[in-house]
Amino acid sequence: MSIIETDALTRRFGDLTAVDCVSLQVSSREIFGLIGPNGAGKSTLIKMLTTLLPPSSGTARIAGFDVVSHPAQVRAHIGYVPQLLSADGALTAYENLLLSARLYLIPRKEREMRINAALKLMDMESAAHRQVQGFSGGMIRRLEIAQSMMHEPVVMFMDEPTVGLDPVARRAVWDHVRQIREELGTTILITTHLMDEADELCDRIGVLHAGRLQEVGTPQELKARIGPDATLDDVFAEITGTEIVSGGSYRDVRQTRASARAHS
Ligand SMILES: Nc1ncnc2c1ncn2[C@@H]1O[C@H](COP(=O)(O)OP(=O)(O)OP(=O)(O)O)[C@@H](O)[C@H]1O
Repeated sequence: MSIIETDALTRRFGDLTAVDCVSLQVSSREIFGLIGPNGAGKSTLIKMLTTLLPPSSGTARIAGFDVVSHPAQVRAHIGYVPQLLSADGALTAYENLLLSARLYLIPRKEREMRINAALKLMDMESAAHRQVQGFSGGMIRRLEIAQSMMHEPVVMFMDEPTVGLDPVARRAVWDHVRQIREELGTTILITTHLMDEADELCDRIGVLHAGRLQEVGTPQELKARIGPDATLDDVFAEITGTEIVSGGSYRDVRQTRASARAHS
């Protein structure tokens, strides 16, 4: 069953079509990665799926609920981990989770049980009563993921969940994302600029470029379409005309090639 389903979903800003006729199905329990260069339309797509921005045309349904006609039901079924830091550094992990439990209207008598379950799932029990400002980046990220799943959503949207983390902390986040899916059966949609993250963590990947969903497939399928030894970096370069340079940022292949020609 599709938990996320869009049909010709489109969003325009004046003359610019930021998301252009995107039709996508994401199944229950899938970890789906959305990749694409800066400005490809990833955030705009997520904003429409989380009811923060109305579509210009087309439809989107989350867990069967239309984002335009049933926004409250959609919100009750989703968790959102934003890119910007959202945990309060002056509070402890437990206090942050208590705030989220109140925000998600979890009944008072259930709160302690849910907080302890979230702390356990994210391996943070020993840090529960420490102030967040002393946490590492990876611990803060795990706490934020815990905060966004207090109400056991059927879908979680994570905007670049490991940005700024070192390789060890990133792997810890990946392990916990997988664990959420295993234990709660959650469907997870992440955006990422990291090809190894998309390759290792995601069951399927969608490549967005200039607002259009250019390709969708498993990492293996996407690589096989390019060639026998292709990497996901090659897939990205082929589809978007941008290549990834060390550090994870992009260089425009066309621009690089044009300047190489100019200097030859
Ligand atoms: N509120 C807005 N008003 C006008 N244009 C917008 C608005 N929001 C986004 N855009 C434009 O829509 C396009 C898609 O932007 P979006 O932020 O969705 O891309 P993105 O793939 O998330 O990029 P990034 O990887 O940098 O986060 C860009 O050209 C952007 O400038």
